[in-house]
Amino acid sequence: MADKEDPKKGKRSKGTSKEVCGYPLSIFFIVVNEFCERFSYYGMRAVLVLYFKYFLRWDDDLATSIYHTFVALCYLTPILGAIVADSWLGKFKTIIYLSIVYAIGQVAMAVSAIHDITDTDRDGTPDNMTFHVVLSMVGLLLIALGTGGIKPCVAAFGGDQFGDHQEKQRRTFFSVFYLCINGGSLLSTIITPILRAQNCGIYSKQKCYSLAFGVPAALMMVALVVFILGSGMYYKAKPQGNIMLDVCKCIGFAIKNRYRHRGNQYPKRKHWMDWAEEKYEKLLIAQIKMVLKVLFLYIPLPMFWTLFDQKGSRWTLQATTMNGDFGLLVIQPDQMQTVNPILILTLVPVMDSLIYPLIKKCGLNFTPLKRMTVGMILAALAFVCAAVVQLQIDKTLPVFPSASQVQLKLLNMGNKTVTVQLQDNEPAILAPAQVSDEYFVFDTDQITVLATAGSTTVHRGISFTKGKRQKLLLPLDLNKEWVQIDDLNSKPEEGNNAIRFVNGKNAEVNVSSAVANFGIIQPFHYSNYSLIKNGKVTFNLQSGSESCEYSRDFGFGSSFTFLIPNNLTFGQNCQEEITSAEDIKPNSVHMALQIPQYFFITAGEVMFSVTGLEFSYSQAPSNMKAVLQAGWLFTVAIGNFIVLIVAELAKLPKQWAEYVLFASLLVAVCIIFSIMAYFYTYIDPAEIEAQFKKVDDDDEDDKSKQQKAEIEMVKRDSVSSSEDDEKSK
Ligand SMILES: N[C@@H](Cc1ccccc1)C(=O)N[C@@H](Cc1ccccc1)C(=O)O
Repeated sequence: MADKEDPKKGKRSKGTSKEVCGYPLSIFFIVVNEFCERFSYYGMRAVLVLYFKYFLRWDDDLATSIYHTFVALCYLTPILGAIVADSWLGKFKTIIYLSIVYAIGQVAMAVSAIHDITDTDRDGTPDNMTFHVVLSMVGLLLIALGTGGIKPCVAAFGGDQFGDHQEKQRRTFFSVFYLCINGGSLLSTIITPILRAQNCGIYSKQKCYSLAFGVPAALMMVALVVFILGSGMYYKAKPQGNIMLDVCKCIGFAIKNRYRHRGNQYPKRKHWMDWAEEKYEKLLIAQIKMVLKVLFLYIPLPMFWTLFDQKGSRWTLQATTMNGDFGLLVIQPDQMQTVNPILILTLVPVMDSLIYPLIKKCGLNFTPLKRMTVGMILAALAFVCAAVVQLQIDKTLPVFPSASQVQLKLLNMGNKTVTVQLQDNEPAILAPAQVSDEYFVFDTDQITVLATAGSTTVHRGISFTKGKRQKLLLPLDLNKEWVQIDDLNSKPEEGNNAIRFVNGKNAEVNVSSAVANFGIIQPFHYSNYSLIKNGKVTFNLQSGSESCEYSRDFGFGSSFTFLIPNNLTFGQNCQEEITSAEDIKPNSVHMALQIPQYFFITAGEVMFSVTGLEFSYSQAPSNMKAVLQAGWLFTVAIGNFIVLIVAELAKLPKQWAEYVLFASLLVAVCIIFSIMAYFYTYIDPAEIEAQFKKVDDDDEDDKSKQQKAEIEMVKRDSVSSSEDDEKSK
């Protein structure tokens, strides 16, 4: 197509950019911009909670709530961006200005993560934490404003580049746009955690959060430059005044006017917005009707996002109780989330080039709203899968003591067999350096213990704290102190293994390994727990000049207490001599079992989100495209709030039951949505607008014809009256 300029505006007109394979060339700059921007956003988000926890030293609760508040804010600010774009600056300028704000925010985050800035004593930890907290909060606010503000504009601006003859290409554009989002986010969620794990610093080496934030900052600058480079090729629709204010005033007037004319004597009007006709243009009223129709349809949508956004929270927590060993690859629980963009990159092309055309060939009219309904059903199915997986996991999870119970294991540190009778239980016989296999469970906090070793018999009453798991360490000489130690009362977090050593020897033992240092353990004492990732670990045990090695393979989420026996001989290795107590079994349900739920939620996302993005654009009047995109994103924000509310209110004792509850809620909402969708009639906003403009033009023509006729009549009157005058004379 020829490269035309819009003669009226002196700018490029719609659908006239240079074309490549039927697509406007300007689209290339927009999709590359989106790729870099999403890399920047998801890359920063991937390490944010860890930055809060390990750099700013916030506790888990504070870190999680600030994280969710930030995400919710990112989906509330699109309203602001859309208003600015549609009514004041236009989409192009809004994207440029807010991208600058966004890039400044990312740079602020990167600077806030340089520990050397306030590390005056050079010990590796920042000395003025307030500086880092304030700078990072300012950074996050700017990022939320930037990413949210430009979000509704970029998609709508892309859609604007297509002419009316490029309807099919525009639909494909939204799919490609979605692919770019996921390409960018996939790369960044893999890369930034790797960058974070590096050590960097001027005076002392620490985890490199500044690099993990710095690279997204650089990508945001690239996004901005790429977008500016395309400047000459874009079609830039002009903002049409403060449209949002006009819309609000018009709706307000319609309501007031309807209320004033509420009696039976006033004839009814077709639509309540028609009560604004006395004061407002028919075109504006028609446009508001179009927007309200779509917004009404949006009411049930947040429920989809409520389920969708639990990938990052509940499903990741579920993965922490699973086994991530994929042979060549060991997947960490939070890395399971990358399955989503990977599946998007495969499913979008498959849907577009295979499934949808096949459905069409079968003669079925798979309308956007039908696709969205199917998307919801798939998301509900994903949660049913999650519930089934949870039931499997629950079977393998340890049963921790209730608030009124005590659980107890016995550990014989001596070198004689001990017989122990706990309350009225059968006596337990423990060989030297043996640990009882299972926990004894009591519903009391006072237990009588009768222990016999050789000729020594000791009878003691022992107090316990209810709700705890403990170990009772029986010493070499039963008459000496019996040590009670707390075991873990929950699974170790993030698939780690919690390991500790008990020293049954009469001498100090130093235990170390490449991944954790247990320090010097006093005789008949124990070390703290150390968290160890999965894989093989070799422990080095040293007592005086003697040492030996003990190796062990760890899975995910286990807890072990290793006993250094009293009679340990430090040979070449102590492999056979160390006793281990498996307090919490490693996760046995494989993470691959989460793939079906990821598949269903992602297929649901493709049908729901990709289609919804395009539907929001196609059903919006020309001057409110960005506003409807913002409305779409607002449903995401509401969905996130529902997660917090439902999880707080429902507080179901079983996780699988919560998954089923969410699936049922979505099915109920989906039924309501399908009824609403059934009554929705698709419109072509451009056609409707054109009709009103035509009516206006016709009215204008009629008016001028009438004026001409009136002038003619006046002229004729004056001529005839002068003729009459003449005659009368
Ligand atoms: N599939 C997501 C991207 C993603 C990447 C890595 C982990 C989780 C998710 C996606 O395409 N997001 C889009 C659309 C969207 C989805 C949900 C809420 C708002 C928008 C995006 O624009 O980020």
